[in-house]
Formats: sequence, C-alpha cells, structure tokens
Amino acid sequence: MADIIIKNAYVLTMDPDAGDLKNGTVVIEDGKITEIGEKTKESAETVIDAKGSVVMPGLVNTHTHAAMTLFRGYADDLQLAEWLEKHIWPAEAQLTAEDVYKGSLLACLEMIRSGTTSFADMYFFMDETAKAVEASGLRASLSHGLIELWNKEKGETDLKEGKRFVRAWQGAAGGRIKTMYGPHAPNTCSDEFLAKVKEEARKDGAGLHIHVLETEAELLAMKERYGKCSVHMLDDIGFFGPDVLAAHCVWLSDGDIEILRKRGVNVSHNPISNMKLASGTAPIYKMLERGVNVSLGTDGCASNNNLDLFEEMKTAALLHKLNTGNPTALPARQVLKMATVNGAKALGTETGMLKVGMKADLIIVDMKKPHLTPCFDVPSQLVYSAGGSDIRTTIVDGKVLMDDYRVLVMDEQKVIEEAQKAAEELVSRAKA
Ligand SMILES: O=c1[nH]cnc2c1ncn2[C@@H]1O[C@H](CO)[C@@H](O)[C@H]1O
Ligand SMILES: [Zn+2]
Repeated sequence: MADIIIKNAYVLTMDPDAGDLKNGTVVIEDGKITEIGEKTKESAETVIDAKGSVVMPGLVNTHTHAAMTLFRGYADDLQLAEWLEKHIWPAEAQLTAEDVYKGSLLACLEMIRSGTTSFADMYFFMDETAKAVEASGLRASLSHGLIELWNKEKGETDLKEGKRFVRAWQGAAGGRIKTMYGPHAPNTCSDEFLAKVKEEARKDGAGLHIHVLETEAELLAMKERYGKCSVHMLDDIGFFGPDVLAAHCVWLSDGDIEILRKRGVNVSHNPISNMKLASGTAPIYKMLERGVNVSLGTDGCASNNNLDLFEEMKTAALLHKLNTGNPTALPARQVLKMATVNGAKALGTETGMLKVGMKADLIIVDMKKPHLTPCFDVPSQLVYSAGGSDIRTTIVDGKVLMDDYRVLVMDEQKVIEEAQKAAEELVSRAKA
C-alpha cells in the first residue's frame, strides 16, 4: 500500500522525457515518487483529489537569510552599503539565538504556504535555523555566514563555528538538512581566507555558498585591491566548482560568464533584491544561453520583502525581457525550470522533477481562482498570473506539511505572534 495518491491533477512533471499529464495521478511511498500515470491500481491511506489543480515539483529558493523575516520592512529604500552597514548589521549585532529560531520558523511557515519545499540559507545561530527546518519538515542547505573583514582572529572564529555547524548537521533530519560553508563575499573576506575556507569545504565534502559581484562597488573595490574582478580572483585561488553556489552575479563580463560555465558554478539569481537595492541587472539571458546553471532566490526579507518564489519567477521573466529588449527571452517554462530543476541541481538534491524514484517534494496549486481563469497554458498561468497564496498543499519527503491550506506542522498563529514580538524587541534593542 502506498502512502499518498494524488489524483485528477494536471501533472506538470518538469521532466523533459515525460512531459505533462492533463489528468494524472502521482503515487508516493516512503518519501519517494513511485508512480506517475493516468491512473493507478495502488491504494493509499491518503488520497488527494486534485481536480482543478496543478501538481508540480516544490520550488527551490537558492538564496536566502531565513531569520531576516524579522527585518521585513525594517530599513527600506536605501543604498546597499548604507542599508547593510548602518541598519542591518547594527540590528544583527543584537540578534539572539531565540530570535533566529523564531524568525526562521516564520520563514519556514511562509515557504510552506507559498510552495517552496527547499532552500539554501546563510546566516548566524544556524543551529536555530536547522532546528526550525527540522521541526517544519522542509529541506534545506544551511551555512553559517563567515564575514572575516580582514580580521584574522574573526576569520578563525567564524571558520571554526562554520566547521562545527557543517559537521553537526550534515545529513540531519533524515537527510533533509545539508550543510555548506558560507563565506559572505569576496569584498568582505580576503583571498587568503577564501582559499582556506575552500580547503576546509573540500575536506568535509561540503558545498560553498557565497555572494558574488552583487554591486558595482564590489567590482570597483576588487579591481583596486587585486587588479581583477571577484570571478577572476576566485578562479585564480581555485575556489570554483560545481560545489559552489554563487548568489547575485550581477556585474559579470562575458569572460566571467565563461569561467562560471567552465567550472560548473551554480548561480542564484535574485531579481527582486537586485531591483530593490538597485544593484543592477544580472546578465541572466546570456548565462542561460551559454549553459550556466541559473536558479532563483529571494534573498532575505529585508531586501525583497517576502519569500514568494512565484513573484521571483514573474519578476525574472519580465526583467530580462525588458533588459534584452526581447519578449521571447526567459519564457514561462524556462523560468519554471530555474525555480525547480536548476535549483535542485544547485543544491544537489534528488528533487525538482516529478519522476519515479525522486524524492516526493511537491506542491498542489489551486487553479480554481478568478485570476487564474481561463487557463490556456499552465506554465504561463503559473509564472504570470499565480502567486504563492494559490498553493493549497505542500508535501516534502513524502510528508504533508500543508493540507488544503491548513498547515499541519506548526501552530501558525503562535509562530506569527512570537516572531512579531521578537522583531519588535530586537529593533528596540538596536535603536537603544
Ligand atoms: O544582498 C545582500 N548582500 C550582502 N549581504 C547580505 C545581503 N542580504 C543579507 N546579507 C547579509 O549577509 C549576512 C549573512 O551571512 C548577514 O549579515 C546579512 O544581513
Ligand atoms: Zn544575500
């Protein structure tokens, strides 16, 4: 007997070999997809009638700082350097472990509600984010943020904590948690330090999550310091490989794109954060054309201001049509692939597609809504008309986290109230 059967659904598999099923069935057993077809002979404890809905792979958010939900709307409409140095970092100096737990749990709740089933995070007090991931049932690749700032002692302390975290949580929560090293950026960490972090990551078989060329200011600072940009510096110290997740990648030359492609680096595109902080437009069309693995991320809620990947998909599609002057750039299906298949590849998880043998991370989108009617093309509808609040059911690792808009894994009101209170207290400490 299977665990879950989803029937009567439009099945958007994202599997190029299988295509879509207009009226299909997905069978889940032991956390995996065991059958996809028109009908099944199986029976299951839980049978979900998904008539009028789309079942598709859960979305993958490849760059966020989950606990920053506490800073949602706290410091808007500012320059990145001022935003980070004058507002966010002083407030972060007041963060406690408990704050991070509450903020991370709020983030997990928001992601479950908006159809994200796994995410890559870089922050502090990461044990707390890991506990929130464990409790919420989501899947995540987590890293402790290492911000050396040319201070050897701080570098060592951060790296030690990063390593402890990597080792403590690798493979935890039944394999749902993976750990990575999280050196913050090439303009906040020295080349020497970054090389050391790479070396440690290699020893531990862990990936690396880093911000790269988010701003022009970073590009100019790198040219001044090293006589070359971040991508060339990182390449020269042997940092790059398929184990690297590089967020933003806005200020790239054609040569940089070629390096990222050659090294198999995974890029996380965060269009809303880049637009909000006016960081610039990443050359995503070119990267995709040349075969770079580009996925989508929201960045933290202080620069977005939510974790809704549906908004991110639409924004990515629109931004690159405008930027290239080409309305055929980034069509809906390609953007969906970025948010599913490419994201899963970036995190090295067996998810992102509905395919027999893959992990059962999937979402059911309620299409019986005024703004989703009529429906001529499902991918178009998902990217251009749908939003995170159209998700009715979220399943991760074969476990139902939200059933028909009811979140089963946490007390939703309590999570909201506690996060609200923690955020207010945190901000008043920061302003004191
Ligand atoms: O867009 C961004 N660019 C640079 N740093 C950021 C951004 N968003 C968040 N952080 C910062 O990264 C650190 C986590 O390791 C935190 O200090 C967080 O505020
Ligand atoms: Zn970030």
